[in-house]
Amino acid sequence: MTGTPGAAAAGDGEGSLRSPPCSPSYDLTGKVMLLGDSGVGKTCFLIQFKDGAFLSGTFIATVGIDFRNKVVTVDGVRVKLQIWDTAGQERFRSVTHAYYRDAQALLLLYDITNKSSFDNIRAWLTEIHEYARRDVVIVLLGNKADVSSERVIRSEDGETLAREYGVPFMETSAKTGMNVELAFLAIAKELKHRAGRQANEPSFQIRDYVESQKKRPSCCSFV
Ligand SMILES: Nc1nc2c(ncn2[C@@H]2O[C@H](COP(=O)(O)OP(=O)(O)OP(=O)(O)O)[C@@H](O)[C@H]2O)c(=O)[nH]1
Repeated sequence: MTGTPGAAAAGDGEGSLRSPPCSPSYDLTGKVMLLGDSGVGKTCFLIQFKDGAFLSGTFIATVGIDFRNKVVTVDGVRVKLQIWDTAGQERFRSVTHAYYRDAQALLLLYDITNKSSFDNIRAWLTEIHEYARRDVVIVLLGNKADVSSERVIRSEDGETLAREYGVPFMETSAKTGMNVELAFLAIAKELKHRAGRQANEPSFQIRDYVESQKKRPSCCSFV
C-alpha cells in the first residue's frame, strides 16, 4: 500500500492509495470486497451504503461480481472506496478468487438468522488466508440484526469468533442502516492511517474504534 494523503501521483493505480493527477476529488483510494454466503445481504449492504436505500422483495442473487465507488471523508481526508460486491454462490467462487489479491479490505458477512452462514465463516477465513494479501483488513459483520424474532446466532457468538481471529466485529442491518456506514468508515480510517500518519496524530486501532462507535441491537441477548 503506497501513497500519502493529498499527494499527487501518476495514474489511478487499481487498489493503490494514490491521487490521480488531474482529478482532485479524493486523496486516497482503496478496494473493499464484500464476502459471505449467498443471501446474507451483501448487495443490500452496499446499496444501503451507496444510496441509503433498502431493496426488499424478491432476492436476486449476484452473478459473478459487481462494483460501486463512494468517497467518504475521514479526518479531513477524502477516501475513495471501490467496493466489490461478490456472488456468494459456490459456483462463482473461482471468479471471486481472482479479485482477492487486489483488495485492501474485506467485509465478511453472515446472517444472524441463518446458522450455516455463520458456521461457514471459518471456511471463508481459510479462503481469505489462501487468496488475499497478508495485511488485508478484515471486518466481521452479523447482518439482518433487525430481524430479532428469527435470530439464531447470538451477538456474543459473533464477538467470540471475531476475537479468536483478531478482527473487529459488529452486528448490522442493511434494512435499517444500523452500523452500515460505520463499517466502511472504519475501513477508510484504517486505510488512511496505513497510508501515512500525520505528525501528532494518535495511532488508530480499528477494533477499538469499532467497539467505541458501534450501535447494538436493542434486543439481542437471548437464544
Ligand atoms: N430484514 C433484512 N433483510 C435483509 C437484510 N439484508 C438483506 N436482506 C434480504 O436478504 C435477501 C438477500 O439479500 P442480498 O443482498 O441479495 O444477498 P447477497 O449476500 O448479496 O446474495 P448473493 O448475491 O447471492 O451473494 C434479500 O431478500 C434482502 O432483502 C437486512 O439487513 N435485514
